Amino acid sequence: MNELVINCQQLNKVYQDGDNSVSVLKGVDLTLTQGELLAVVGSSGSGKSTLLHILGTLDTATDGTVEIKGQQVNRLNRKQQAVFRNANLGFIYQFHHLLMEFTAVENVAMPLLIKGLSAKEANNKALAMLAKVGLSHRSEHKPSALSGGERQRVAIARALVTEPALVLADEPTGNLDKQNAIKIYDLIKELNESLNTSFVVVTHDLELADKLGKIAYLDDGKLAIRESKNVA
Ligand SMILES: Nc1ncnc2c1ncn2[C@@H]1O[C@H](COP(=O)(O)OP(=O)(O)OP(=O)(O)O)[C@@H](O)[C@H]1O
Repeated sequence: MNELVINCQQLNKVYQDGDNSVSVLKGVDLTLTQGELLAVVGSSGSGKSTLLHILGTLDTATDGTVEIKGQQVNRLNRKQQAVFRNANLGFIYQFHHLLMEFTAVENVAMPLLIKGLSAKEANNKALAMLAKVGLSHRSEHKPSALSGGERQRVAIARALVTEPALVLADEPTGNLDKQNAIKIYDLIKELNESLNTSFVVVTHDLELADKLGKIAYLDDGKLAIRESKNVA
């Protein structure tokens, strides 16, 4: 049986805003096995980013269980969570957050250097990852010389170069036109198949969500999950 990469039970999140409390997640259950793809959709303010931040140990649940790769991450302190994140998780955002003064290959090599790999090893792995996202010919370019879609490919390569079990993506194509967005979703699917990386992808776009394996609808703090019809 496939290993569970996410196991959340009865997740609640209440934000305290002065005297007001806002209940965003109300008893969310979510499981994802290694190698599964999940799209999270829901209206603006429904709590998609909140859920992603909790899964990514960037925010804590008010109560409930959050188990990532068998580890109850809400029981870790901040420092342990940072170590856990570096070892197991990758992040992709709407904005690429690349370092503009570094080349594509240097940007992708950065997380490996932080992990303690030698410059040569990091460079070789970064080049191999850039090849996987179809950007070998752009490895020496700085982000300013890349198109929006290419920058997002570099950001994806950077998120995946450390071989995380789970990648969390928050509107990864929010800054791209539809044609480029479709290409990025196709790339996510390809990388999922070749690397067995699990992905949770937050999107507003139902058509793009339908390209992934499972869709989770977030509404009134509850999650409803169904398999996508369009999975090849
Ligand atoms: N730090 C905070 N303090 C108080 N309320 C917050 C905080 N962060 C988020 N919220 C509220 O929680 C709700 C969910 O926010 P969240 O950003 O998770 O929604 P979302 O579905 O990702 O929205 P969008 O699609 O617009 O990005 C919103 O009503 C938001 O105002």
